[in-house]
Order: sequence, then structure tokens, then C-alpha cells
Amino acid sequence: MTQPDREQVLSALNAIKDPVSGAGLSDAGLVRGLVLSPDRVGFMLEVPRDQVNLYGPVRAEAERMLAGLPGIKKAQVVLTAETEAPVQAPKAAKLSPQAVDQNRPKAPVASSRPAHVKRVIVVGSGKGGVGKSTIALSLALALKGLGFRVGLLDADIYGPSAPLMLGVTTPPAFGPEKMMIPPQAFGLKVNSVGFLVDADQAMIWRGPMASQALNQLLTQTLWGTEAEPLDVLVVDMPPGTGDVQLTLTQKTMIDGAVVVSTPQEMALIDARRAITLFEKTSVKILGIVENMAWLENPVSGEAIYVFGRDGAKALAKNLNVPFLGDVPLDPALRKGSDEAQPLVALEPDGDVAVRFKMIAQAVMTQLE
Ligand SMILES: Nc1ncnc2c1ncn2[C@@H]1O[C@H](COP(=O)(O)OP(=O)(O)OP(=O)(O)O)[C@@H](O)[C@H]1O
Repeated sequence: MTQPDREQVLSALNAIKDPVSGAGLSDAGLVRGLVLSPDRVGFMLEVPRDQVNLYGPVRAEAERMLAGLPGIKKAQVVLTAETEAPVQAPKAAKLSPQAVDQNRPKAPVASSRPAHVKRVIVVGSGKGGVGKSTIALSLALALKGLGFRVGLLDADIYGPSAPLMLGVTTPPAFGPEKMMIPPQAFGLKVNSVGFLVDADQAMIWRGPMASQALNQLLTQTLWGTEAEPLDVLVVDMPPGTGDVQLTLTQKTMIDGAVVVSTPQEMALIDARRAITLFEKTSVKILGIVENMAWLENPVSGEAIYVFGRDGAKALAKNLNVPFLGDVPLDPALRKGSDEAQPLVALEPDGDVAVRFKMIAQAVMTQLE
């Protein structure tokens, strides 16, 4: 079934009135960053913080109306001023002396939690190279764009990439009580296993050493303070489902996991494995993101399904976990990462950034 084009969506949105000006939503200039992808449509409704209550029903009505349009299966409207995170008492950080011992089986009871961090979410993938780090960074930036205080922990011992993607070359300084003071880039507090050791060295770490290093990065970084706690810490996990990943999920209080996959069969098999790992360690699955979902033909604008179509979406349905959104294969996204100019920060109203804001919003909804 053919889906409506931008003009048709904008005109349909005018049927819903802005409660303040009385004009249609599009005419009132409230529709920002409209994105259309196969079966899906979404946009951002940006309103002043003190008028958010007024626009909750408008958002719901817009979603309902868009979802009813021909060829649209899912509609998502993000109300960007509505995302203040509830305050949660921070727990004290402590390093468990048993943190390095992986030799005997343990009950999956999480113990460590970074101090002054309200929520920890991990971004994982069963398979390497599916864009997990790109999604973790972009999600962190999108959460920042929604008004949260955000940190990014690059825990990918096999290929730490956050320093390169963000252009951060200075490792964290050490503050009181040997706490690491994370460098900041694009409004994010960042720490990476890449700051601590040479990448080649990290790769040959034995499981317990890697686990201990990750635990230190988590709990001995000054992510927040009592006065200014971090709202969300995004952890870019190492790919796969080995001992290091298992220990990280067992030892750390994690509020939820985002699983990244391409639509390709091989990636999906591994994504399923990652989901099983999280389920076994009682980590809530926030949902699946489909990366490299399609490539837009620059001449015709037609979608080319390089890695197959809707595989991750189908997996989410199959496993009964939320589907958080899809991201196209976009050369600008790759270029931005390579040049330390992340696309989501550089073009916050662009199509890719808006997609990530919607994913970020869906993540926060799952966390509530
Ligand atoms: N949607 C996308 N569009 C274009 N390029 C992308 C996209 N997602 C990721 N890439 C590029 O693909 C490559 C691999 O991505 P990334 O490093 O994020 O994957 P990863 O799953 O974290 O890999 P690893 O397992 O090696 O850590 C990078 O060059 C990245 O810029």
C-alpha cells in the first residue's frame, strides 16, 4: 500500500488544532523534523515546558490520526519538553572485592551502581559491526537533546571508539578519592576503556581483568554529583555474549538494555542471543533498534534494502519485545563518526537526529 508523502501528512496534521493559537498543527509551526520511512511516520512537537500538559492530548490525537493513514503501521510523536526524569536517590558506589572472580557460577544479583546516576542503560548487540557504538553515541546525544544530563561509557574492550567518534583525546583526570573526572564532548560526559589502555592490550585481557576494568570505569568515574546527578548513563557494551558481558550485567544494576541489529539473518540470530543473555540476568529489554535498515537511492529516493527488510522488526514482534525504531544506512552518519562530528549533534533537526530523538523518547517511555 502506498503511504502518504510529506505534504499529505502535513496537511492531515492541520486537521488537529493547536490549543494555544487555534491554527492547524502544521500551520502553527509545531510540526518539526517530520520523518517518513516504510510503514512509519513521526515528528517532534516542540512546546514550551510550561505548556506541556496542554499538549499531551494533542500528541496522542496526532499519533492516533497518523496511525490511521493508509500505508502507515506505526506513528510516533515526540513531545520534546515533557522529559524531565523523576528524581531517584543515588546509591553509594562501592567496588566489590569479588568483582574479578568469574570462575564459579553466581546468582545474578547486581550490586554495583555508579553514584549519582539515576539510570544505567546498556546498548548491546550479539554481533560486531552492526553499528552498536554509532547507535549508543547517537542515542546518548538524542537523550541530551531531550534535555537530560547524559553520560556515555564506552565499554567496548574489543574496539573502543567513543574517543575517536567524539574527538576526545585527553583521558580523564583524577579527582578526590581517585575518582576519574570524565572529559566532556558535545554535552556528554564520556569515559572509555580506550582511555585506560591501549586497544590492542585490552583485546587480550582475560575476562576477569576486563570485567574489573569495566567495573572501575562504571563506579569510579564522577558521572554526577548530589546537586547535579546524571539522568542517564548509556553504556556501549562489547559485542557478543561472553563472560565479560555476562559479568557486567550481573554485577551492575542496569535499568534496561537496547539491542541493536541489522535486518540480516546472521545479525538477528546473534541479537536473539543477546536478548537471551539480558533476560537470563534479569535485565529489562527496552527494545530493539534496526540499524542500516535501508539505503536511500540518491537519484530516485527509493529505499534499497541492502541487508534485507524488516528483520529486526519481525524479531521484536516474535520475541514480544518493543521495537524502538529504525535507522537508515546513511553515509553522513558514517562520515560524522569518522570525523568526530556526530551527525545527531551537528544536525539536530535532520532526519537521522529526529529518528534518534524518537528512539530516545521510546527508551525513556520503557524506563518509566
Ligand atoms: N546507520 C549507519 N549508516 C552509515 N554508517 C553506519 C551506520 N551505522 C554504523 N555505521 C558505520 O559502520 C561502522 C561500524 O559501526 P560501529 O563501530 O558503530 O559498529 P559496532 O557494532 O559498534 O562495531 P564493533 O562491534 O566493531 O564495536 C562504522 O564505520 C560506522 O560509522
